[in-house]
Amino acid sequence: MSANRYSPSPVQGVYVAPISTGAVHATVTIPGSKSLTNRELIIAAIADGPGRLIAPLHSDDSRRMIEALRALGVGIEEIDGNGEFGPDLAITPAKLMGGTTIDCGQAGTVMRFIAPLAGLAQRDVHLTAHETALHRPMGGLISALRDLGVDIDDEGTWALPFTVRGHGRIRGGRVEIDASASSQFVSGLLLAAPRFDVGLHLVHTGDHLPSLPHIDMTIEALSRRGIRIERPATGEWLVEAGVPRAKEIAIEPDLSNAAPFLAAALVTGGAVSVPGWPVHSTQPGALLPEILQAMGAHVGRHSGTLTVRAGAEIRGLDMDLSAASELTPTLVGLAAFASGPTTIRGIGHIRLHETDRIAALVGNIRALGGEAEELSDGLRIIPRQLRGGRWAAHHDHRMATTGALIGLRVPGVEIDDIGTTSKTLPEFTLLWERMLRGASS
Ligand SMILES: O=C(O)C1=C[C@@H](OP(=O)(O)O)[C@@H](O)[C@H](O)C1
Ligand SMILES: C=C(OP(=O)(O)O)C(=O)O
Repeated sequence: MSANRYSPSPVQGVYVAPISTGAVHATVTIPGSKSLTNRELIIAAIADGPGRLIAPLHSDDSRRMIEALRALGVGIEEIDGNGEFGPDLAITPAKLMGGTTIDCGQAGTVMRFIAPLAGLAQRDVHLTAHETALHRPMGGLISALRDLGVDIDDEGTWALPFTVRGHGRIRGGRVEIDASASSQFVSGLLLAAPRFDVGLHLVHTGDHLPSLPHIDMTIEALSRRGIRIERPATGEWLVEAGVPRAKEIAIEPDLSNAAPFLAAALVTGGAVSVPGWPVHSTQPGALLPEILQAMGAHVGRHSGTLTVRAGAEIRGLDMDLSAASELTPTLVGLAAFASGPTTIRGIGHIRLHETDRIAALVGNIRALGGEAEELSDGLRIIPRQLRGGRWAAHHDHRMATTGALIGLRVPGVEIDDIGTTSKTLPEFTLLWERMLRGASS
């Protein structure tokens, strides 16, 4: 096995976004998907034997998941692999013991996927998070877990930090949930449901359900390990009790993290290729080729590599992005250079992502002299000539990468905290500057 060349040294602090000296022509290899890695870790932890993840993501969010599962008693070892960005992982399931505290950091997947699993532990599990993430919604999930008989002590806050008083089992059965705040409430329950005594019959009662591709991702990940899941109606899922099959799973590149790099082709008038682009994927980033084409790009695929080439202009968008709200920051970065206005709707819940992304994006665009406004469930960007200035990351990796994207064309964009990219892409500045070296004037 080749030695892993994995040694990220994420740049911290203020980052003056490098200007592109010309059209970027580059091929960028993207590390593994955060959403897939953290799902497969959870399922491997409750499988019928040892499993392996090939080319998983190594970032803050995946590290938090690994630490959480180890704290519950699961064996997770790094093993030599061929991945460019870090070792493979060997996972050995074990009885979930508990009697521990888990810090979820800023990882929504850890907050929402570990809480149900903690209900299966033998003893108490105290869940907390980074101080900048304690605002993230948990109430709908806490309510559903209580209805399933899980004892949760949140001191009446319906929020982190709280303690799950595990008793080694969860009966399961029918439960209603309002998952309007986050699809991860649904995914977290579905992921643990096979280990509920009688499985789960989950019914969503809220007025909208974001990020449907992520729920499809959860269902696909469980189904391919032999777990039967039915969808009797929209917003309703039936999970049969069972033990997921242990497997060796190769993790796809993170298609949403590819977004700023592909967008760089449009902003600089060049072309960027990403190898290993899956033919089929439940990742919301799989919508990027269609979206970027709608914005004027030319998109092609050849032997698994996706290539995005700039068109004559960047066209404005008017779209409902509820299925792929995590793409919003990158698309706003593109919209700033479009030939016409962009409206993005159906994303009101991202006000409770790592930060209030709608307010943060509007505030940052205005700070650079641009025109942007908040809508009740989204935002609108009217392209204007931008000037350099401070771009606030707000502890949000996708805010930071969007500042870098805008900085390709606008001199003097200073991102105040580039280190927040380590949440899902600690190699961001390394990969970004390597891409720019391919710029040809
Ligand atoms: O299940 C997942 O892996 C995710 C689901 C989505 O959460 P929301 O439905 O809360 O937006 C998405 O935004 C997040 O980046 C990752
Ligand atoms: C919202 C995000 O992450 P999470 O909810 O998994 O913390 C994201 O990656 O954009």
